[in-house]
Amino acid sequence: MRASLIQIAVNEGESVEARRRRAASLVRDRAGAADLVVLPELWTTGAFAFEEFGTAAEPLRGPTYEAMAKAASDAGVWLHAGSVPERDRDGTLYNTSLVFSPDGDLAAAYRKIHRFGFDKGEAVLMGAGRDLVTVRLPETTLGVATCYDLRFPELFRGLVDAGAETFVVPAGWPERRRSHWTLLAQARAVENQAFVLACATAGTHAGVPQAGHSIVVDPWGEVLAQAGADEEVLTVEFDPAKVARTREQFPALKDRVLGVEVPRR
Ligand SMILES: NC(=O)CCC(=O)C(=O)O
Repeated sequence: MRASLIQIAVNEGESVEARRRRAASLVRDRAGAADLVVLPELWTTGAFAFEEFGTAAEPLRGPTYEAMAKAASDAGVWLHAGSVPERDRDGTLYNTSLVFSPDGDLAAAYRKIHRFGFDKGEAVLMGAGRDLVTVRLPETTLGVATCYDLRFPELFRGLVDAGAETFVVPAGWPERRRSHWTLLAQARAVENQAFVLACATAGTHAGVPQAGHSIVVDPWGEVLAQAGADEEVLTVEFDPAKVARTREQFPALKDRVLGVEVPRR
């Protein structure tokens, strides 16, 4: 199976509309070159452009949905279109990922569960998702998570219990914590014996230089490919059957002890 991670640059000076057109064209370029294409988190605005979330927010089936559905069907690829600021009917904002089938149909929408920012930014501006999301592809089952979610192993274990074999993680991760990014992507792969396809933004927006360094890790924790800091399309071939082989040859997941009592202090 071939996957392309489109590490698009989010820089000020390019409008949301222009970047949307550019992203659609980059997806179309993957026709015949990839089975699965991935875009990063909040690439229309940038994950740290908090003041733009409200103005750029879209209904689920808004302009980004329309452009990405068409790009997926034009290219004939599974498309994880990264996430958009979604405005719900009641006005609540969510950081919502969209996954399309090669026919351009919506296969899944995932509202980010762990919001970043502590007492500001996304954490106060957006609502929290509540549902785990997996997507069955012919070759593998995707488990969907977004950026800061990477720090919460219990979410990934829940996705494994729901059948996930390949985690897809769009992100807008700052350069300042790049070492965490690589380490956490490898940790989630090793502990769950799953592939991790983690696609980040490049560029600088809202004064926050982005890490780039999108990464693909195999179920043994080996880095199959990693991008540099700038805009880049990272394409990798991987064997989804390696998940079952790894889980059989080194069956650590079977040794889980559930319901361990934690003594109260
Ligand atoms: N957009 C995000 O979720 C940023 C997460 C982050 O910077 C971190 O976990 O560190």
